[in-house]
Amino acid sequence: MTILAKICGITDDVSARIAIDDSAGMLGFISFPKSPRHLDLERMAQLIANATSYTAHMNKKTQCVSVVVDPDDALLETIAQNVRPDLIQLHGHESPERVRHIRARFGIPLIKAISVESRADVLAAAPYEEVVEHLLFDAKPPKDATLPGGVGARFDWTLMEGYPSLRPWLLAGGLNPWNVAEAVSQSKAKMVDVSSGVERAPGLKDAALISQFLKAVKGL
Ligand SMILES: O=C(O)c1ccccc1NCC(=O)[C@H](O)[C@H](O)COP(=O)(O)O
Repeated sequence: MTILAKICGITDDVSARIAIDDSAGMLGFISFPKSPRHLDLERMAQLIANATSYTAHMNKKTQCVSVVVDPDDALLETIAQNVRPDLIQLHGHESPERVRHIRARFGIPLIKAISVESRADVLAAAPYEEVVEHLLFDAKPPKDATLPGGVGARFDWTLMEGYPSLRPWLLAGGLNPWNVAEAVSQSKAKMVDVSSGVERAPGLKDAALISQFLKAVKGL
């Protein structure tokens, strides 16, 4: 079975290249000032341009994702015009109507993150199904967390069992090279996302861990 892996929270060209070399399906670039992985849009545009040309040069298929939290239209306009990602990930409290508006106005394929603690949270994702390219099921962050994602928290993967999705979805939250096989086996995910599990400190990606994660996924 081919499982697609997204390496999220990329902040430098070297990590992007390593992930592309090892056939990551997607790279995520964060715009959220409180995050140790935050990039201003100029830097994000540069990293995405570099990753996109390296992907083409290496004849790979890695897609670039801009990750934003409750963005207004002005921010999305700048991303659409200047950053030009393949997809935009909405990682806040965007309603289905807001997501529909964003898809219609900007025409960029979307990933909508869903915070999961219970089976009810999983099933509540249904209204987004028709307007997004992918859903990303992530653990609900702890109450005292300052970030909505990238905190290494995981949820009960069996909550995803038999989820009746129209489209391939991503499993996220607390994944790492050592638990990704079990996570896929329990959740039946066909796409996985990792951030802090391939870092040596918050915001500092570790080349060896990125390779290890992608090799673990390739072996499934
Ligand atoms: O990673 C961040 O700093 C972040 C900040 C604001 C919104 C989203 C963020 N991350 C989104 C992701 O897709 C992460 O990869 C996902 O939450 C999983 O993170 P982790 O549990 O660290 O693997």
